[in-house]
Amino acid sequence: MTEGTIDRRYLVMPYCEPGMTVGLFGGSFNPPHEGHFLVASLAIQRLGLDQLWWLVTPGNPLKSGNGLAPLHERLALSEAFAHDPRIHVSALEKKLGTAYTARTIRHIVRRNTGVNFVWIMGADNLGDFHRWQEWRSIARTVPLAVIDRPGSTLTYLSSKAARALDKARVAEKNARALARMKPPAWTFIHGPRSHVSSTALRRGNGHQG
Ligand SMILES: Nc1ncnc2c1ncn2[C@@H]1O[C@H](COP(=O)(O)OP(=O)(O)OP(=O)(O)O)[C@@H](O)[C@H]1O
Ligand SMILES: O=C(O)c1ccc[n+]([C@@H]2O[C@H](COP(=O)([O-])O)[C@@H](O)[C@H]2O)c1
Repeated sequence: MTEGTIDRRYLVMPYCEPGMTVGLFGGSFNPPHEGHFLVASLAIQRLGLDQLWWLVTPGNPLKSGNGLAPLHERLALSEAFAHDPRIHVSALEKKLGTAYTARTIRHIVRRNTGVNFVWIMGADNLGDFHRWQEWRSIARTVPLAVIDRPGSTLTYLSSKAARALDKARVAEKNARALARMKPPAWTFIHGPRSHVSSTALRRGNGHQG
C-alpha cells in the first residue's frame, strides 16, 4: 500500500484550535465496528470533547500484520462508522511514518500548542499497555481515558500499568475535566457496552465478541 492511494485529506493533521479538547482514538479498525463508534461517542460525551481523531494505524506493533486489510480500506470503512461531525478519521501515522503511539502523540502535542489532548482506549488495551513502547512517557504526556469493554472490566485493577499509575487515577465523576488535567491522569469510564470485536467479524461472527 502506498500513500498515493490514500486520499490526501487523511494524511494532513485535522484542524483544531488552542483551548479545544481533542480525543485521540487509535486502532487497527480491521474492520471497524459499532463497538468503536460506541467508544468514540461515549468519549465525546463523557469527556466533553470538541473533536475525536479516529487514528487508523498502519499496523499495531504488537500484532502480526497477517490478515490486516489495506489502510485505504480500513479508512473508508471507518468513515462509514463516523456518524458524528466531531469525529475525524485520519491516517496521520502513515504520514508520520510511525506506528508507535508515543511518537505519534509527541508529534501531535508539539504541533498543537494549547490544545488539550487525551488518549482513548478500550479496557483490553490497558491490560497490554505496559508492553507499548515508552508507555510511561505516553502517560506523562497526555491524560488517558479507558473505556469499559466486556471481558476486560477488571483490567483497570489488575493490569501492570493500572497498578503503576494508581496514584494518577481520577474518579469517573470528574471525567469531564480529564482532558485539561496535567498528566499523568487517567480515568475508567463505564457505560453502554458492546460485545462486538474485529476478530469475531473477521471470523464471520459479529455478535459473539
Ligand atoms: N467492543 C468494544 N468495547 C470497548 N472498546 C473497544 C471495543 N472494540 C474495540 N475497542 C477499542 O477500540 C480500539 C481499537 O480496537 P481494535 O481496532 O483493535 O478492535 P478490536 O475489536 O479490539 O480488534 P481485534 O479483535 O482485531 O483485536 C482499542 O482501544 C480497543 O480496546
Ligand atoms: O506504541 C506502541 O508500542 C503500541 C503498541 C500496541 C498498540 N498501540 C496502539 O494502540 C492502538 C490500539 O491498537 P489496536 O490494534 O488494539 O486497535 C493503536 O493506535 C495502536 O497503534 C501502540
